[in-house]
Amino acid sequence: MGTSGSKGIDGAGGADAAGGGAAGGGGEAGEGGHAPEAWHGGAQLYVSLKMENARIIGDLVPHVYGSEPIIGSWDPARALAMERELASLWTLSFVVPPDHETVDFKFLLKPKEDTTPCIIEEGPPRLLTGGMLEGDVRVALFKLNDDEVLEFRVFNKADIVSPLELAASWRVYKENFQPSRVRGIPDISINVAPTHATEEGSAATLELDLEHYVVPTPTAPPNEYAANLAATPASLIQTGALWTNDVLLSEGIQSPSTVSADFEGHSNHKKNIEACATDSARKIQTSGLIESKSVGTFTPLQKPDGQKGLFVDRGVGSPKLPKSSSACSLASGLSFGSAKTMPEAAGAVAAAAVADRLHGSKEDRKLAIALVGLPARGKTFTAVKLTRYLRWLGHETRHFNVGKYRRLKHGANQAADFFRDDNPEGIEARNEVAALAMEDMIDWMHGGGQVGIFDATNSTTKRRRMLMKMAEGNCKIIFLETICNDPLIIETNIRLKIQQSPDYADQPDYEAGLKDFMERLANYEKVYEPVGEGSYIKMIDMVKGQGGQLQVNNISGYLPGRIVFFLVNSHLTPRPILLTRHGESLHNVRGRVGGDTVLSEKGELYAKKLASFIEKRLKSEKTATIWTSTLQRTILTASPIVGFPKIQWRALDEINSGVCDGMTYEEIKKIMPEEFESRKKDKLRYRYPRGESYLDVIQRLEPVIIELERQRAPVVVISHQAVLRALYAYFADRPLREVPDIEMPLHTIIEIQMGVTGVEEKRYKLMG
Ligand SMILES: Nc1ncnc2c1ncn2[C@@H]1O[C@H](COP(=O)(O)OP(=O)(O)O)[C@@H](O)[C@H]1O
Ligand SMILES: O=P(O)(O)OC[C@H]1O[C@@](CO)(OP(=O)(O)O)[C@@H](O)[C@@H]1O
Repeated sequence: MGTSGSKGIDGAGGADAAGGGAAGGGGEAGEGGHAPEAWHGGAQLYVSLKMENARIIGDLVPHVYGSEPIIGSWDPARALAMERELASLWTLSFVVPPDHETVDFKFLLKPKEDTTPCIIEEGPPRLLTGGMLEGDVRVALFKLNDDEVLEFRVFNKADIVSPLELAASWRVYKENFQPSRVRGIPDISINVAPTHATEEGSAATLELDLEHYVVPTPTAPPNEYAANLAATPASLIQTGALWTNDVLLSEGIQSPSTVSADFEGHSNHKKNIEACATDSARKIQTSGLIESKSVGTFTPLQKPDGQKGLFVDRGVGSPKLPKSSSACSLASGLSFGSAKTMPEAAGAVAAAAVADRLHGSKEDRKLAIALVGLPARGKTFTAVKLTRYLRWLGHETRHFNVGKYRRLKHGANQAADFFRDDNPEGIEARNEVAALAMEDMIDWMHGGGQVGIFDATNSTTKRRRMLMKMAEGNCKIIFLETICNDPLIIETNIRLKIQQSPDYADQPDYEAGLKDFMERLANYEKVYEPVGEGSYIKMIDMVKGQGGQLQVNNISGYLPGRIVFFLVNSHLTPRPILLTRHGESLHNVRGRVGGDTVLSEKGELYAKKLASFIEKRLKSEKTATIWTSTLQRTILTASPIVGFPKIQWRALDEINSGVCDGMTYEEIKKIMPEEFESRKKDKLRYRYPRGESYLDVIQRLEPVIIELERQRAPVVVISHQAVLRALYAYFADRPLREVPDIEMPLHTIIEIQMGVTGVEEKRYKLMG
């Protein structure tokens, strides 16, 4: 919306320029204008009219005609055509000279370049006297034929403005809607000399110490041992087969209510959570409670009934899809619609889910990724990362860590002997917890889960055979083996393990911990059999992001394909990713969404400060790239940055607000209350008419995430509120439902540090 779409006459800008826009004025004549006496002081009447009707009316265009020469002196052939501002909104503004105190007018419909057909609105003319609208007619009715009447909503606004004000508003209009300043900039550019000189001592200079600008992170990514964040061992908690409740606390177990919520709908576990939750001091018996689930005698899982767990959503909001009969039968056959089972997915993810549902075998619809590898080879790290990525894309994914089960059932400080290949009790105990975790995972899949990441060493053929047997008829299983031959990396990994793993939390002596871990490793190495069976992906020496190998065998399907692609591009090279919104734009100042306006003065100051920040922060970096959207507010924000290549990405453009582009939230609420409410109800899935939803944005950002994973040098992403919320949610592992409400302030830089321990975050606020 805005002046660009309005018709300015006699040098007047559009509705905005004259003070607020008709829709914002809510149809009140004279609102915000001067007292009627001003009418006699050479002032002019600025009239702004809007009409709204969502129905398509062929080539009929709303016109205005009336008593003034400027609006055709009651000659329909000379009526003024309204401009289409949005799909359903028409607008016109004009100025009535000072000597005309009364204006009569009517709306009419006719083709723009023709006089017939010409349908004049029903009822008497509308009357504007001394800047006031008489009556309160907010609809215009057009009789198309005997039984068809077309109704438009009407918004009128009349302001008495002095010639000076008109001139000023025209200036504002020109300033705000100047043509793009950046269109000449190629998609990839680099400027070596500053485009805006930053004089020493000016407001744009920054403190030497960037720490000065650090602000707290509202919701930092959890800084916890990664395995602790894996799924709660439901079967152990439900049977009370825990080593001790102290362990339960230290492992970050969810509260009983969360556990029961997680497992709602599961068929074969008796909910017996209270037993373990109420008796916190009791040391719980460790054996004899779950024999029925030990290896070889586990009960086959019940087959799920019904068609649970379809991962499809077509978004809410307009345009509404016509309900064809085939669409209806598809929908009912695929169980769309239940808020509980409705997952958070769109686009490619939804298309793949539908295709799998229609063409794939039942088993193929659920996927288990079973990690394989020696200890300290990055299995848990990879499991966490993959879980985060798949969840962000909208797949119901959960990480099951067998170590967590082992610690809960047998205690955290088992010595290396427990892992010996000639210790039958140890082998039995380890197989048992693996089977329990696998069973919980399959159980969870039956409750709607889609991808289970099964994280254990799974380093023998026998163990893997057990898993394959359990997966039969329940899910497809792919082994993901992490192999590392670099002694330096292994050494670092082992050090991290001893420092972070709960297995060594009670071992204050690092050397003693190291000795024990090396023994454990040797025990595993003795029996380790690399994967050669079934479907598998092998990551061999991939951590550096160059060299290495990724081998795949018997892999097909949408999701396995995405997983392979993601893994090929992942690595551990530490580097920062800096995320920031553009400097304040003119639309930000006025609270208007979307658009492609330039920066405000404040925004320009931020651009200079950002350039100075980047110069300091990335001083020691040999290479770095600056990514912007293709909208001028991000390109202008990047323009003072020198020395780094700048790349424009269409995928980084702000959420497309469709027919609401350029409106304020107030205007949307007033003109399209249903749309406003739909968005409020489900901001994640709501799709602006002719625009996008947050889910759509996430889908188009996938290549950006993959590229951010693949890059080995720092990247500065200058983008927009909605886009950055979606990108940030990936790094901070925030659930999709929270994405639309993530705080993303202007003039603040979010630094994401990628590295060997995962993701860390720091924020700098350069100005208010
Ligand atoms: N593909 C990989 N190969 C080797 N090391 C890796 C790999 N991926 C991640 N790492 C590193 O290994 C460290 C320890 O990994 P972790 O996942 O705890 O090992 P595991 O689960 O295999 O015992 C991580 O902190 C990470 O820095
Ligand atoms: O999803 P909501 O909360 O509306 O936020 C997205 C909006 O943020 C805005 C500002 O209101 O981003 P931007 O600053 O990039 O212009 C709008 O353009 C965009 O529609």
